[in-house]
Amino acid sequence: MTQTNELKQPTVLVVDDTPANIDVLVAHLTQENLELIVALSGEEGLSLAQQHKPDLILLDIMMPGMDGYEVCRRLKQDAATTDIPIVFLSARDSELDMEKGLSYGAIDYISKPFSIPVLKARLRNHLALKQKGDRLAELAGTDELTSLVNRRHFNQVFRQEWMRAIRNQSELSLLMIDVDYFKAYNDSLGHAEGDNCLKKIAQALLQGLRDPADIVARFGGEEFVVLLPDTDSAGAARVAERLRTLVQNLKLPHPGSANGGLVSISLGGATCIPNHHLTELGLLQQADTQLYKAKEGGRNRVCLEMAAKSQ
Ligand SMILES: Nc1nc2c(ncn2[C@@H]2O[C@H](COP(=O)(O)OP(=O)(O)OP(=O)(O)O)[C@@H](O)[C@H]2O)c(=O)[nH]1
Repeated sequence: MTQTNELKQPTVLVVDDTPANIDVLVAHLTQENLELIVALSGEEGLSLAQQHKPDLILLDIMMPGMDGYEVCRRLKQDAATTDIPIVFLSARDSELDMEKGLSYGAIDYISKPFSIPVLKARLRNHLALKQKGDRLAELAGTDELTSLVNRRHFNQVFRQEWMRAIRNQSELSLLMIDVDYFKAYNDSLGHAEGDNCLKKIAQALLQGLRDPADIVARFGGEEFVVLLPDTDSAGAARVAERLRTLVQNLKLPHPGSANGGLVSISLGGATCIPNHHLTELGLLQQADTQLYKAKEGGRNRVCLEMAAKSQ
């Protein structure tokens, strides 16, 4: 999930096997502050949609090879493209055709010949709705205090990465992180300072991850979780130590801490090659057990376990 409030130029994919139709649309839509991509067949349209994830697709129906209905059906079946609004643009104008197009999941059906101003107005409305939907989805997966992804979003990514690791038989590492003596921090400096401290720790953790596939989430309260796909236990140990050091180096004064008067974190980690006998919850529990050991061992430290590879 991208965490940005920037409004980017919407991308519209036009799919039509008649170059003259595409020329007309491009000529009129270039003034609309859109990024336009064009495809001359259903197959090409499908592939460009999967690659670019446009904000809207203008889709012809009658095309040789894969027709518009099939392109629509496939895009709606794929979780990665299902939310892209599709507008059919077709010479077929019977009630049955329109009903069929909309029942495939298209947001709108415009029959040719069409009015350019009306087409533009409809596109603007659909794009505005798409933008709102994107923003809502982003907010639903974001932790309000730290702006990290929240537990809900983390669980979705964890599921996907778990399944991917089963397919590829690759190693997956998980780190559970807990702020040390945080109750004492709140008690001595106040809850607002506690919130500030969590924000700073969140930024430090984010900074400490270098691989774009790595993800850090607020797990709840003063607990964070890091998922490291394609990472063995040695790699996880390096990342964990880097994160611990980054937080230590924030040098946030902590009157109630036994660790040199500074805010620190404890980390527990576990690694496995997922299979159908292991569970995500199992890996979380392994990491949590290690976190408990890190706390017991004096805090401000990392404890890791190599989980069972297979049964
Ligand atoms: N300011 C603030 N405090 C929070 C938030 N979420 C959880 N906390 C506090 O975090 C503290 C966690 O305390 P404990 O679970 O007792 O653990 P601890 O004091 O950190 O001690 P150890 O984990 O054993 O080092 C509690 O006082 C919670 O109120 C939050 O969003 N903001």
